Amino acid sequence: MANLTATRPPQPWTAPTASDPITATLRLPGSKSMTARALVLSALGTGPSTLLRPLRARDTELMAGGLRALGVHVSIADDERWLVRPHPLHGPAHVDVGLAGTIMRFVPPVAALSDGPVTFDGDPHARKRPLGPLTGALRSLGVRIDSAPTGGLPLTVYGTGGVTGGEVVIDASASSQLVSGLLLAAPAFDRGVVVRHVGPPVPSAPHLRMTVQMLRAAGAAVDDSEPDVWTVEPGRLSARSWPIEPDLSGAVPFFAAALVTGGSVTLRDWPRSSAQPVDTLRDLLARMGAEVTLDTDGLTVRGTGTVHGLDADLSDVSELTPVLAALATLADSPSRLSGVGHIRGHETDRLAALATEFTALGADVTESADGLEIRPRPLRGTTFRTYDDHRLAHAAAVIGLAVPGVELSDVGCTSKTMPDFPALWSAMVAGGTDR
Ligand SMILES: O=C(O)C1=C[C@@H](OP(=O)(O)O)[C@@H](O)[C@H](O)C1
Ligand SMILES: C=C(OP(=O)(O)O)C(=O)O
Repeated sequence: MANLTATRPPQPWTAPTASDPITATLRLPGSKSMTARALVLSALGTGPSTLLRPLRARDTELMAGGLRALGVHVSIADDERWLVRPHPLHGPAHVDVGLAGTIMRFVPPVAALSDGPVTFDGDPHARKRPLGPLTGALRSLGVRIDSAPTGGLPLTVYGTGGVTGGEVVIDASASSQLVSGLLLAAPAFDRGVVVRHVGPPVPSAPHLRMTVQMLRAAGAAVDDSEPDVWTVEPGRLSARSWPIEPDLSGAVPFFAAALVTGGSVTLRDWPRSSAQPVDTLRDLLARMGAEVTLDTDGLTVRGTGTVHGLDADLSDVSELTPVLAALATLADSPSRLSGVGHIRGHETDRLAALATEFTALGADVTESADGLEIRPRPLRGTTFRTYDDHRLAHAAAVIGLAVPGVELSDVGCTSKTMPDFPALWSAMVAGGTDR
């Protein structure tokens, strides 16, 4: 069961070292991003919907809890099948966002449709994550919101039973989720919404495509044909069953294990056509020395044991930065990862945290405004602080495969998206997974 409190004690963990090439076939949990969207779209649907093989983790349990607080019936008792029964949205209510960007950006627009005040707060660091552009956009659509001076948490959305909607301008350069949140609730706005982004590029384009794709799958009329403009018509969202794909981002540290050890890792149940950026990942891993294949067994990554450095703009797949950067510390040439300045606003300032922790291990790292330059050096095991960031923990685990004595300050933070990470990882390294 995922940890639902912000006050859980740290769980120190020594990353296991691999003495042999890792060969594993894994079944991994569902996509966090798809689970979050399916929950929100189902909550706004015309009847009961189901999520098949959703992700059970802190972020998605808190999402379910937030929607439940608004009156939606959400049953998550069955791991394979969550049930969502829409119900008129009501306040007063309180939503604990934890440290989840998806909750703090997707639920306030839903709360604006409720009939009373809805308060939002989360972990201490959640208050530092960018939210002002979303609260500003909602305010300009006529929603009354009290917030911190930054426009962020803690905040109160005063629902009045409906949102007029219409045109809104937003600078979403800090997070694609600022746009996704507006779009997901927009079919329920009286006039729908036209969101126009103005500012530096919006990161994570594949996540915006996933939002549009899932809205359309629920019957919404969405126009994204003009760059940086999204139009969602008002309309009813159909009830449906949502098959949730395995989480590609959560799979990346496991794939990285194949590269580091010269082994082979297969992710089972990978769909033929995916809402996640699998082609981009294939290309990046291939450039780092992997062979990636998709067949009836699943998605397989094979390594040679030699990892190549990477020069890449990661803005489309920014959440992969920590693990790709970890691979870069073990590579045979320098790497330059760019286009990810906004990940300073993720679970922690990821660029600063990665630079600090990799340097402590002995790597030669330069942090720039929008990325990292990494020149591999012989590494030594030491404490690796994880900053409550699941993907920092993944990065440390990857390095630990090759470097004995990498001691994570807390592996419990992986409960955000994969509560079983330490057990799955240790079993994979020990060779105890389904082969
Ligand atoms: O919409 C989503 O599900 C996500 C969008 C991305 O956010 P950013 O655009 O803030 O990077 C991604 O990094 C995050 O992990 C999940
Ligand atoms: C950035 C991430 O999460 P969030 O959805 O909280 O923004 C992430 O999972 O890497």
